[in-house]
Amino acid sequence: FSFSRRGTCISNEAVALPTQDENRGVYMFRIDNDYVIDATITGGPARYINHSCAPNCITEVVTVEKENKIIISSCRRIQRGEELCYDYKFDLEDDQHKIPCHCGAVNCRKWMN
Ligand SMILES: C[S@@+](CC[C@H](N)C(=O)[O-])C[C@H]1O[C@@H](n2cnc3c(N)ncnc32)[C@H](O)[C@@H]1O
Repeated sequence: FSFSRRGTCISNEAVALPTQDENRGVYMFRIDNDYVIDATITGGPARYINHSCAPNCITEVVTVEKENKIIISSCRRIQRGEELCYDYKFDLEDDQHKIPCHCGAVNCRKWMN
């Protein structure tokens, strides 16, 4: 069992999809430079977890018997009915490629990237 911190969600920009006016859902998660898990067609309910600038969950990638797995765990107490969210940690982009963030957190960075 090996464990290391890696993994981020993949932004629309990273897959050359929409602009900020056309923010279509992307269901990909980058494990590392060479490996992406694509949940566009199928996957568990976790693929619907949204980004937040004040997340209540964190993601980690672990390798179990040579297979990469994404682990999502809470990083603070979560109230009943509260939406689960984590920080997608998108790479920063210049102004014309920004994706607006709608997480609604008090400390929202206003952009997802
Ligand atoms: C993994 S999907 C999350 C589920 C998606 N919201 C849905 O309804 O199917 C990721 C996509 O959701 C949208 N999204 C997630 N968090 C967001 C946020 N805080 N602000 C704006 N769009 C967000 C973006 O389009 C992103 O590419």
